[in-house]
Amino acid sequence: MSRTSRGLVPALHVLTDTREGRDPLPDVRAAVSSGPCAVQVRAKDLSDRDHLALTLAVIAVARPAGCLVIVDDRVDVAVAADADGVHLGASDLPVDLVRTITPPEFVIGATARDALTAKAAEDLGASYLGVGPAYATTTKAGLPEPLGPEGVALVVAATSLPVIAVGGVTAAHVPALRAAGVHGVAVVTAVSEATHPTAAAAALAAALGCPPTPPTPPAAPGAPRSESRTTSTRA
Ligand SMILES: Cc1ncc(COP(=O)(O)OP(=O)(O)O)c(N)n1
Ligand SMILES: Cc1nc(C(=O)O)sc1CCOP(=O)(O)O
Ligand SMILES: [Mg+2]
Repeated sequence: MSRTSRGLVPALHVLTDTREGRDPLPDVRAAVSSGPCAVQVRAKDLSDRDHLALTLAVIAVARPAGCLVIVDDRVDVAVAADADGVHLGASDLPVDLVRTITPPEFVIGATARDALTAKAAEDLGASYLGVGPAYATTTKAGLPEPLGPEGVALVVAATSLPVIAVGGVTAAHVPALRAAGVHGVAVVTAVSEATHPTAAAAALAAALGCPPTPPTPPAAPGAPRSESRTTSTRA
């Protein structure tokens, strides 16, 4: 899949769980089996070379499945790997600067925990907002109190950008978050710590109303094997 245009942001974002001793690629395969989602390469302790290698490996799995690959924090790694986008937090490079050094349709996500930050990120050219923590999470330390669906709704009201709720989200939370106006959700442990990651990703996609993966038609005798799907990103 080629790069998506701004506005075509998938509803399900699955973030890599790169804690010590974990191989994130099985979770990436589980995520992309749920349909055309976004996979975010989130890795805090890798060398630049390993970060690039992981991103390339994720792209090799996700792109043939029609999924976007977004790199957390590191626009240099994202551009070097020809990923689809980057997710920027408060201490990362500013959204408007990153917009000037990335291709026109590059997806730029920005973290926003309140209405003011959301409006500012939109004005600077963000493609979507990651808003959280929606619920309590053990994946990331040092976060403020959970916003809950009510707090997320306040941020939604301040922006016309797609809002992706993050932090402690499971499929069971999706109805309340959707009622709060979110476009989608981002998860780590709802997939990485699930007994059956593929089923967990499918449950998230179903709760979000994402189209299921179309069945692969049987290959004609002698035809080359193709893993690509024709579905586009979720609007
Ligand atoms: C979809 C999404 N939303 C928010 C975040 C948090 O990003 P950031 O503020 O950069 O914090 P770290 O993930 O880097 O710890 C995200 N990654 N994705
Ligand atoms: C990476 C991240 N960012 C958050 C934020 O609120 O900015 S919460 C979070 C962790 C998400 O992991 P889980 O789905 O396991 O709770
Ligand atoms: Mg970040």
